[in-house]
Amino acid sequence: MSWRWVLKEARLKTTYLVRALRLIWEATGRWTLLWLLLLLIGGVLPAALVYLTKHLVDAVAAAIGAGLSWETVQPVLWPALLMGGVLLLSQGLSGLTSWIRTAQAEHVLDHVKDLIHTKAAEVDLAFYDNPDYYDHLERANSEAASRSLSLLDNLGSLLQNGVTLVSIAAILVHYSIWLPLALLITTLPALFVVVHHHRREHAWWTAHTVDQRRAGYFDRLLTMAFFAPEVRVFDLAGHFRQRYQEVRQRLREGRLDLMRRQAWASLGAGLVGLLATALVMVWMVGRALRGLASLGDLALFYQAFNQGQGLMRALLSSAGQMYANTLFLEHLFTFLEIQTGLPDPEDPVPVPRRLREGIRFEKVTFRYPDSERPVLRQLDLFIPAGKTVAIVGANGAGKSTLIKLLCRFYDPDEGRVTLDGIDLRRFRRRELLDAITVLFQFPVPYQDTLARNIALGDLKVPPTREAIERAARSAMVDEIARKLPYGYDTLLGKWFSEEGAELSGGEWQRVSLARAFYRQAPIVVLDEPTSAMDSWTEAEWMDRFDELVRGRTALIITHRFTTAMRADLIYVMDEGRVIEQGTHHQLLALNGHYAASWRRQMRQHDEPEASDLSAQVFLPGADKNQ
Ligand SMILES: Nc1ncnc2c1ncn2[C@@H]1O[C@H](COP(=O)(O)OP(=O)(O)OP(=O)(O)O)[C@@H](O)[C@H]1O
Repeated sequence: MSWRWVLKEARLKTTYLVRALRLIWEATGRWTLLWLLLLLIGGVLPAALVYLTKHLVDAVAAAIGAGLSWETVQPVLWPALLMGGVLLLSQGLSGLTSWIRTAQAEHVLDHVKDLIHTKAAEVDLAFYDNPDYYDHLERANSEAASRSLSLLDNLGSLLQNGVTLVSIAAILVHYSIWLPLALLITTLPALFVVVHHHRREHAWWTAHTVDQRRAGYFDRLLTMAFFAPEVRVFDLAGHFRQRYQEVRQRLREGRLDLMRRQAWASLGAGLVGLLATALVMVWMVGRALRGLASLGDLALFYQAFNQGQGLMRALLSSAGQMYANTLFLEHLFTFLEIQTGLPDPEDPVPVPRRLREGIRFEKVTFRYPDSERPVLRQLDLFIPAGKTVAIVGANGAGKSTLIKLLCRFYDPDEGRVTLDGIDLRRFRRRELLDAITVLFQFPVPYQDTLARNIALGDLKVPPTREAIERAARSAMVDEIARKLPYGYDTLLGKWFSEEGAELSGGEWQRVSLARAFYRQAPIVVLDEPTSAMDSWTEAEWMDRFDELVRGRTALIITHRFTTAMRADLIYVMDEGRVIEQGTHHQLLALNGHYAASWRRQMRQHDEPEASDLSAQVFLPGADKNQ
């Protein structure tokens, strides 16, 4: 630990300290001013008590044996009354302070959470592919708010104890100039213990974030509804409970080991302090015996030195904890500093509100972050404006990845994606996303009313019942609404109310589809829109589909022939490339993968009508070895 390192650390930690204080100020400006005022008042009260004790003891000593009269009682009465007043004030202050502290805690927590939520919602999707991101998030999320507050506490006690200590030192200097110095020296071992412990604790905590997240994961597996059926069917509870306990045991033992070491070190530091108090007390009693100090002096001295030592320890421990808290807050600031790798251009071009030419993938090669294997390889694909294009292909062919590039969640490694010939990188990301509506492969079921589940598709327009119902009809959700007890106002999901209605997988999919159609965007992207629909619903919905996307450009990813065959153009993908393209009839005539897969399903079902095959999965990749 060189001096240069210490100075660098001190500078860095001071920067974080200032940032943390600014954060607290932003969250609780007025409360913090009030809190500071109370701290200062609270700071001088102990010294006032010590001082009044001396007067009271001396007055009582002088009054002993002098009889009971106003003249003899008066000198005792004043310090006694003042002491009562000071004690009352301390009581009042402590109640007021804890009220203000609660207000601060609530505001800081909400403010820090808001910062974390804002950042988490804006980081690139690529961050979610990286476990480091989750570590940062976990560290910021689990500790930031409490650490900010405890930093404030540390600062408060530093300030308050500092004020008290200065006033007590002023009393001690009166007896000897060396006494305040003795206070300082005897508490230095405690400072060492505190700083050392916090450094170890922080290093341990950082090294075990993954274990903490793992424990949280097993906890969720055991307690959340989503996992509950599978956990029961496969009888996984015992297994996950054991794994949870194993992780917790590692964490518990590590923490207890830390605390055991700290307890021993604190004991050593405490012994040094006690020894020092004993020595100075011997010195003071010697003075009293030589007639150089009164009984009141002895009482004052004992209180002052004892309190001074306690204060000094508290002061140093606050400084040590401040250090520890800034170590932890570093994670919050590191998280908040995460920068997007997909910045908006400096001179953005407006996104066309109506496509004239279309969407083009030009020689696109793409690998996911930290992956060597290209998911898309020199892919060329054109989606003409106003047309419906279907993409079919084996699992893992790269179909959903196309959507992620179109939404610019990632940029291609090579090649480009264009709208009407303009590279997506030239648009503002928000504006680009506003022009697209997507039904994802695994859409989110929101625990809210049916109406709001749909209206969440576009929060920029004030929701009207008419628009919601129109979108609902487009996804055949009107039928679902009719069956629900409160129609569109029925709460979906049971997280927050027993009255919440549970929908089937296919019904949830339709609700998500309605949400996608609620947004009036020129580009419609649907990833497996009918995968959970029964064949009757699918057939009926497909009949409405052409009307729904009229004037818009639609991209549908599907495993179903019945959906694909209605598209204006079908692309067949395999291993990140387009291997065939054309209309349904052209592809059948081509007699390639598409046709082979189609024929195979025809044979299996011995059914001439494609519409009866809607539940079948289309897997051209599986035909390769035939
Ligand atoms: N976040 C990711 N990080 C790394 N690899 C990924 C990621 N997401 C997908 N992949 C990989 O990219 C490949 C293509 O995935 P993609 O989801 O695009 O396939 P798909 O054609 O939509 O498949 P499916 O029909 O099963 O939905 C897969 O092999 C998958 O393992």
